[in-house]
Amino acid sequence: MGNVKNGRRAVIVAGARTPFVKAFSEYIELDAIALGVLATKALLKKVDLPYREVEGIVWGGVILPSGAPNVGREIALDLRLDPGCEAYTVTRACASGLQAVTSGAAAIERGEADILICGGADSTSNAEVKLPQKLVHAFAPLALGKPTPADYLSAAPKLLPLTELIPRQPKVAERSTGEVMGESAERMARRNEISREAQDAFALRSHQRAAAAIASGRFEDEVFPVQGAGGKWVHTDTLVRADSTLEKLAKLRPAFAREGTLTAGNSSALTDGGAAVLLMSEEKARALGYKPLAAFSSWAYTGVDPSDQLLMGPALAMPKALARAGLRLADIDLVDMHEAFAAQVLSVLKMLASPAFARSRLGLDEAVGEVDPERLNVHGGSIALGHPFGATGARMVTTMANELARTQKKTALLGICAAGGLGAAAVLERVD
Ligand SMILES: CC(=O)SCCNC(=O)CCNC(=O)[C@H](O)C(C)(C)COP(=O)(O)OP(=O)(O)OC[C@H]1O[C@@H](n2cnc3c(N)ncnc32)[C@H](O)[C@@H]1OP(=O)(O)O
Repeated sequence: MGNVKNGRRAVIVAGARTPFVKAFSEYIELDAIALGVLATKALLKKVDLPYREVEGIVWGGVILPSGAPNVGREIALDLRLDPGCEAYTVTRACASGLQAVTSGAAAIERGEADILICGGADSTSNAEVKLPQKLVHAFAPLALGKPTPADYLSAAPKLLPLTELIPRQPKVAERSTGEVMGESAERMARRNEISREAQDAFALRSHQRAAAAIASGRFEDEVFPVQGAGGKWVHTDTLVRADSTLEKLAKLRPAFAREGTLTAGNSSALTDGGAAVLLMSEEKARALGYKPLAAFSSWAYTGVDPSDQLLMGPALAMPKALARAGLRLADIDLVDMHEAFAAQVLSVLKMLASPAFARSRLGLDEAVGEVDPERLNVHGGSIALGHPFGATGARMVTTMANELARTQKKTALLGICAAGGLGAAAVLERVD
């Protein structure tokens, strides 16, 4: 059963995260490290694991702080875990959180560790504003050497015209094409004929399901309060709109193209938050008296041409993960797909159901299959909950592992699109 290597299986013991909030709001004073600390602390408290037991941290992030890019190690140090707790930080754009968890699982299967914390965090609110290279080139030699006043005078002319020295506004844009993610998703909507109405209906459903999950107390086991700006406690995800309606969504203006169909309502918002997952070798978990929730049957990563359909990666990665697990889509009980944009999820679903796509892109004789809407994103997704880039994968693993345990279902398939044209997927199976 599952990924058993060297007689070892990595199991998901528990997950915990901060509530997710809109960027530049409650968490303005909490950077990615602080958010990671809060998620990890909540996790260790929830499972009552002594800090000295944690052997390592594998962390994911996208907007890494330049002064301390190994966020995982900073979390270990800030929390005063054992100094021997090793840590590294990975980045795979929006799939960084899943990358961290699957890297941790692989390390446990290889026998490198028995207890790891894996997850991710991002703070768009604390993204660093980049100085123009012209300014850096003019001043760096002065700052690094022993400059005389004459050196400063000779640097001054290099700084003209002054208009070129204005710091660049950070953009969620694809480096190789220059296209903003929303523009790429807008092109996908046109090419795959995804209507505005279909996008809004999908977004509404995401909010309704997330709101229902919160109202039912379903997230109380995985979302833990955080003290934000001004000492105000945040208890739950603040982007979820229980009162959203199709009429309200239909009135929103296009966000990325004048005649476009993507809006603030059917796109994920820029978000701050952190999420952590506790992985153990199955033997260790049972020896310590923990009841594992789930394990990975497989995972897969792939890429597509960013100038073609940037966010189509999951349409290739999900079938790859299914094949590696020896399963078909029809065998899967729950599907959880990261919702960067409704247009992107609906495009991926359309390709999974397309025999032509299966033949031309997957080398399969028949379509992967239709995803049953009742099995898809059962507690909402990134449109409603928000998308702190590095945290999303760990959020999805936690929610699906808990859902498998709660419902006694067997399998869950995860899919994440990511910048660079990357696609990520994993199959989880319940562990009894
Ligand atoms: C691989 C990947 O994940 S790629 C994805 C990476 N992420 C991104 O690219 C981020 C994409 N999102 C964005 O850039 C931004 O969220 C945008 C541009 C879409 C919108 O940003 P903003 O304009 O700041 O959104 P804001 O939250 O203010 O919403 C705009 C309006 O829509 C309204 N609105 C938003 N959602 C809803 C909703 N569900 N129902 C009703 N109204 C809504 C807001 O109330 C607001 O109304 P107001 O202007 O009257 O106050």
